[in-house]
Amino acid sequence: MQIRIGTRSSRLAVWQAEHIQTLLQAGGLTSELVLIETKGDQVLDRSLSKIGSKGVFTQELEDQLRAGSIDIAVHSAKDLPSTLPAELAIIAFTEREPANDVLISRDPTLSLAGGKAFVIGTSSTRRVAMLKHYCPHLSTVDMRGNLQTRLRKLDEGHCDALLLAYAGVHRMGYDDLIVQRLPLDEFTPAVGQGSIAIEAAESLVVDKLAAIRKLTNHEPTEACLLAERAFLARLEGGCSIPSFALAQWNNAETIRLSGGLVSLDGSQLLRETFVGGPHEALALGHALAESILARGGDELLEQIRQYL
Ligand SMILES: NCc1[nH]cc(CCC(=O)O)c1CC(=O)O
Repeated sequence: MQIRIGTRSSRLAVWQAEHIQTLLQAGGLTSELVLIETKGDQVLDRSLSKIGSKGVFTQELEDQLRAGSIDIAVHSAKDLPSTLPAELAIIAFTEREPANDVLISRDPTLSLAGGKAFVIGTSSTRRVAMLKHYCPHLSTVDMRGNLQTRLRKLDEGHCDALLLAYAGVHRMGYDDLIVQRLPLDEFTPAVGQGSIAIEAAESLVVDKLAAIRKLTNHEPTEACLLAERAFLARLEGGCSIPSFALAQWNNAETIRLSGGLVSLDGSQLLRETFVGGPHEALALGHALAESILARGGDELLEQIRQYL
């Protein structure tokens, strides 16, 4: 049963796809990688919000799922839109790495709390808005491209530091450049950060789907990601909306979901926290979204959408 795995061609994406290959191999399933370029990989001269907030890193892989030229598509869970086309579904989430954002620099003395002003490279509206909220003394410069490109730009002096997901930095082996791991209760990550999602078409043979899911899905991570994605779906937030959410698995009993919305200028930050059972993941996500919207999140979203 050869599994055809679709993936973007960045080093991080290939690492993630090879990680899935390793999990499948452990269960005796052989597979091959199919490298697919996406719009988000090709268009690098504009910010993500300007090239479309939905599916810029996923659309082309989903096209090949529908065409049947690949069996599964491997994505960073945070890059998947909160709602998928009817004929596609996420069949597994891998065990999540620590979901923190991290500050990367060649200067080990830099710190968000140090009071020293410096320039951070990031293209994430969430990270820019949060920095404006918590660290108004710092400035940012738009930074697109894969991890290696961003590190090159850092070394060329385009910025003093980068703000990235620990998961990507760790998977690429750059832990020695981490100068600060940001606190989750302030710099709460984007929905899905740190987990790898496997997407398939409804046409995938059932026993193939079951075998893949059995070898790759991590149930606590899945419950948390379902809660986070339900929040994002109800908010109807695209990848470029500065929303944030993190569900944490306390034990087999409860999930703690904390999340919200921050204005583009960082002046307003709405956050709520809900706790519920793993089987209430979707309801938790919806409750969080309704609470944020009711507290002024709906007006804030309107302002954000007009600007982006
Ligand atoms: N398109 C950005 C993206 N998508 C997934 C990751 C990191 C890996 C992950 O969150 O699992 C990144 C880079 C970043 O946010 O630093």
